[in-house]
Amino acid sequence: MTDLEYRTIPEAHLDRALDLHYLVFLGKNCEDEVRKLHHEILERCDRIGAYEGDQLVGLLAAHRLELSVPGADLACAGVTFVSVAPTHRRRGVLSGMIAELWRRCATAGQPLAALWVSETGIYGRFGFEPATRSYTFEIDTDVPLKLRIAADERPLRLVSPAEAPAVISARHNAARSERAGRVARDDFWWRTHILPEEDEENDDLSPPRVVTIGDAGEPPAGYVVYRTITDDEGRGTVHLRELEAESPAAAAALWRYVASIDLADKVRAWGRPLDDPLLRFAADRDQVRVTQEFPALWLRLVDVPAALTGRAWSAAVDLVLEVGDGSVPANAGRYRLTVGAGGAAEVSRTSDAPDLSLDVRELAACYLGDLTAGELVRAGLVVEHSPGAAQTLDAASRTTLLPHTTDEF
Ligand SMILES: CC(=O)SCCNC(=O)CCNC(=O)[C@H](O)C(C)(C)COP(=O)(O)OP(=O)(O)OC[C@H]1O[C@@H](n2cnc3c(N)ncnc32)[C@H](O)[C@@H]1OP(=O)(O)O
Repeated sequence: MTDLEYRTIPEAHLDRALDLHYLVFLGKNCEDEVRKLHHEILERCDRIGAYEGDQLVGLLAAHRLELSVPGADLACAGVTFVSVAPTHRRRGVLSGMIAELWRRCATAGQPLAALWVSETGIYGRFGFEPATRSYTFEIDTDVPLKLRIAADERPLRLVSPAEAPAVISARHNAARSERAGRVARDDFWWRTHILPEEDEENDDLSPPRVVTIGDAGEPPAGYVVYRTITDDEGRGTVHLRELEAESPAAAAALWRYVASIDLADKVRAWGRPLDDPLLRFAADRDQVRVTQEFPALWLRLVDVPAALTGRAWSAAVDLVLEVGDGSVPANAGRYRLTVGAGGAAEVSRTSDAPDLSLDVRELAACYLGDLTAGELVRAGLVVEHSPGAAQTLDAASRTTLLPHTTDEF
């Protein structure tokens, strides 16, 4: 293999980049709306290409995201479209593109990077670790959904996908501020990632349907986004994509709505938070079944001090963290993390003895409030030198609601 060069893929090479992507993901060479959509998405991304001479042999794109972290939003590179030509595998092309990504994150002031994996074995070596998890629920709806609380009885309204972002984005933003792990959406993101006419993974699904609850003229108290499908025997399923509500009663009304759609006898709700209130207020847990738990967003602290100071903390801390980082050596070392009564952190390099030693991966797993350091001490992945140090860090990291991500990219 001749020398590789890592450089920005110009717009003139976007079709080559997509051809490489479709080749790598074993799909057909999309020539339709999907290709147009991918083209538009890549236009807006940072694009790293691995070039062998003039030949494009690797692609890594990164959305410029704002990710909610406890108490704040931080700039985050949303890594996607990672593709290496089958003829050039296992020769360090991905490693080279990731090294280039770290340089670009530093220049762009992005302390975080995040992605959704295709295979779980690839990204740990680069410092990524799951930082949010999700459930899939299946609800049998051949009988009415039984609930233990009263539902909000205000009107439901069907909203067209075109007008939906203007109507529901305020509710989405409110939900973002309550949960870490969520991506800020502009109109482009709503259109390309949440409400495209065709579902990218299953073109037999209906277009997206959006229903809100609330009085006319008032901002909605909640919304649901879903698609439907009917199988060969005429049995319908509702595929719920997103449900957000300001109160348990509004959530109950929306769950009751999707569970009562005629000609469907099942709701499949993908990507629900692990602390979804439905699991508490459903009267019959055999009717609402958790069928899957999966890691959702994989996070990477590209700049450890900026990430630690960039989130709010919920208790006082004075700890020395010894952080290992094989992929961004500049991150490695000892940091004193000090949080006062106001919840703001100060972070400084120190040579003092560590209270906790951990890899940057484990820091990512705890950073948004998903796993606890205590759990990772018990798993042998975090070393506690000072008794009680993990508990102190966990008390400060805790968030009221679990982190959660619905934006797959
Ligand atoms: C965020 C996203 O876009 S997820 C989509 C990821 N893309 C895909 O799955 C598409 C199909 N696969 C590919 O294009 C490529 O095989 C990639 C991108 C997964 C890997 O690219 P490569 O250039 O072969 O990786 P590279 O040679 O840099 O390997 C780096 C290390 O990762 C390891 N590795 C690479 N791929 C895998 C894998 N699928 N599973 C486990 N380990 C892997 C390599 O063995 C190597 O390990 P080492 O450092 O211990 O030697």
